[in-house]
Amino acid sequence: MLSFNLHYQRDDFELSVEACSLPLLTGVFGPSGIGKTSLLRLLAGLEYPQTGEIKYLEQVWFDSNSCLASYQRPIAFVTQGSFLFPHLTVAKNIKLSQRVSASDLAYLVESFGVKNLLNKNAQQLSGGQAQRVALVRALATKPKVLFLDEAFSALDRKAATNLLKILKKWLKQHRICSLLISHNPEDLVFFSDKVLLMEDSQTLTLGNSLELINQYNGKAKQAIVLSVERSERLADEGWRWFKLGQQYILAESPEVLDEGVHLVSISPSNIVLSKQFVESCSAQNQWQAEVLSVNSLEGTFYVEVSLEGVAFKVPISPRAQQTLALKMGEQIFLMHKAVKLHNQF
Ligand SMILES: Nc1ncnc2c1ncn2[C@@H]1O[C@H](COP(=O)(O)OP(=O)(O)OP(=O)(O)O)[C@@H](O)[C@H]1O
Repeated sequence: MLSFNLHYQRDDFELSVEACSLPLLTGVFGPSGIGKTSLLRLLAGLEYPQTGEIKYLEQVWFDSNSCLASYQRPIAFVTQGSFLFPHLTVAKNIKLSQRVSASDLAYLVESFGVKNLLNKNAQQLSGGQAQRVALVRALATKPKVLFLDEAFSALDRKAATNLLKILKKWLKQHRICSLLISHNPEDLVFFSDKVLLMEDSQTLTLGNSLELINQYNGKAKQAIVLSVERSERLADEGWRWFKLGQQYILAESPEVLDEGVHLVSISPSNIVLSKQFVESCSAQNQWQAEVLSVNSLEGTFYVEVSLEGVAFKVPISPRAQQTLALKMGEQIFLMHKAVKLHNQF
């Protein structure tokens, strides 16, 4: 597929990537300003590295002797802004670069919800509609590599989830190698075979999506994504017990569940710690976890716990730590209100 190594410097921004070979679908994740867009632009030929090599299968796009211009690479690039021709209709915008068959185009137009927009001028579209059209236009060019830079940012969650499902199916069917930049962990976990985590512009790690995102979010004290399975345990209407390893998670859930992956996210700052299981308590979720470490920083104690192998830090007050006196290796209960089943993919 797509493989590369590169070194790039622009003013005080520097990006170095050692040999990296991407799977079919890769998520790109990392803090703002770290260089995610820059990396995609370099791979797309919109900017050039000072040194390195970029190859798609056996085709060299860039090395010390040669460089294919962006338009010579079999790529499409979809960004937050749709960059449609404003005075042309949606149909003309799409047809200008159409390389797929008429039946494939009809399928794309229908499944991406663009059919009723075809006769509108692009400038009449909402942000979300324009993003749908931009995606269809990109796929209609029959790219071999697709770059997606926050390409769903103007769509509401439900629409973005639906579109991602349809898109993933298309990309897999047509073997289109794709890189998706997103700040939404659930989208990345669903979409990607692997995630490229950019912690800083010199440290890029390619690995298991769920593990890398949680590893990063666990350190950054952000929401943790958990992949859960259905269980037979009975719950009240509108709720459902899922299984995480050996333990149960109660989540708000629709009556009918799709097949596939079910993801929930929990927020470490919403977790209450207890040394015992609490019988009379409104928090329905009480999970057993192990304390990995306890550290204090700027007046807050961070208790690093491992819940079914997923590590993250729970912040507690100095007074709470005084009461609990938590130590490494101890077993503890994490109490959390029922969670929401965010995405059904
Ligand atoms: N056109 C430009 N000219 C000069 N510097 C730029 C340009 N675009 C981005 N930068 C700088 O390059 C660095 C990397 O930016 P980049 O947009 O690649 O980050 P990012 O990880 O995609 O960020 P975000 O998640 O906020 O979109 C930043 O320091 C940014 O300020």
